[in-house]
Amino acid sequence: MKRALICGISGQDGAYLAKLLLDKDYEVWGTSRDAQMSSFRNLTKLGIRDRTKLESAALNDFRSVLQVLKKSQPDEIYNLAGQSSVGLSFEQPVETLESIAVGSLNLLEAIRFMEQPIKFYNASSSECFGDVGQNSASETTPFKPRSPYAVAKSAAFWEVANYREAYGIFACSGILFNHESPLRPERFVTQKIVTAACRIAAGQQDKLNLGNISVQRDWGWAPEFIEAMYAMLQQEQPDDYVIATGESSSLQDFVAAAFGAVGLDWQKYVISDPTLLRPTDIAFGKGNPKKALEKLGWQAQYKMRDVVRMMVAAKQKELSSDGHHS
Ligand SMILES: Nc1nc2c(ncn2[C@@H]2O[C@H](COP(=O)(O)OP(=O)(O)O[C@H]3O[C@H](CO)[C@@H](O)[C@H](O)[C@@H]3O)[C@@H](O)[C@H]2O)c(=O)[nH]1
Repeated sequence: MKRALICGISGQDGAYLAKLLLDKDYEVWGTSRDAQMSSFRNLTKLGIRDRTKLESAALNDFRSVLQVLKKSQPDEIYNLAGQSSVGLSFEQPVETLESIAVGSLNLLEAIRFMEQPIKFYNASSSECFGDVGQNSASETTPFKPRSPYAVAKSAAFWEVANYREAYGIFACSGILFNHESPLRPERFVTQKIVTAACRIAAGQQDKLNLGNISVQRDWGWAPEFIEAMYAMLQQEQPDDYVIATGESSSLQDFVAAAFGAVGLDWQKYVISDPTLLRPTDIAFGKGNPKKALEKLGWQAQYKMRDVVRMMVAAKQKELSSDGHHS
């Protein structure tokens, strides 16, 4: 039986990845900063909490990292831990840099101390590209990070590449574009919009405040993006891959689709709120997933409108079952 360690198992991607690996008969270990305090709601929602082995680990603390590796003895490590909000990274730049860049470095160093070879997946981000005009970004597009989060993710990307070349570690970075699901917290704009649209339709909310809705993003479906992470570690050679749908839509189109799905005209409810603007933002995001298709056989099946439809359906179900309970 293969053993996998998922750092950051309590987040959206960690939970879906745990499910995928359990379905493939892996023994799944997961870390969270404080496993005693974390509710692991996402694992509970997917019905897999009892099937995972959960440990505390602070990735910025080398001792903690080495300890969890020694205990879990993994064949594969997936590093999905760290501060994940671009917006919050402007408020907490040091915590963001430490949890992402120092966290990945400690994992890579700890892998060198282990006797058995360990394959390593690192969650990189399309944020590293910064603004690319109207072009789609591929693995050869230079990084021009525009937020503390993107700076940290860029550092971690180069750590992975360096440890792969310098020490022959099987280490890969997945440069993922936005990927959404019902497990997304409302801190991220898609869930904020979907929740607001459903609540307004149910008479539980009046308005929705948003920042810049002219931004364009390449939005995909998280459960299928996770499959690409797994596929990267099953290749003969370690490498880095862009994972995206290859299509870009404006946030305004996302808003219109979400409100349209519940029979509302978004223009009556959305308020433009300058306090929600970021000091620097990315105007346009689109990935070129050609290499992933050619090498991994991976291709996104779901596009922005599918994502909206599935997130709205999940939220409506949740709100109506909340109503039945009260
Ligand atoms: N969160 C948020 N974003 C808003 C809002 N109004 C407008 N936006 C805009 O909506 C866009 C998307 O914001 P987020 O959903 O917070 O995601 P992100 O910054 O694109 O980052 C996500 O995707 C990256 C790429 O996969 C990930 O690396 C990152 O962790 C995160 O998941 C940004 O341009 C943001 O300025 C708002 O009220 N809230």
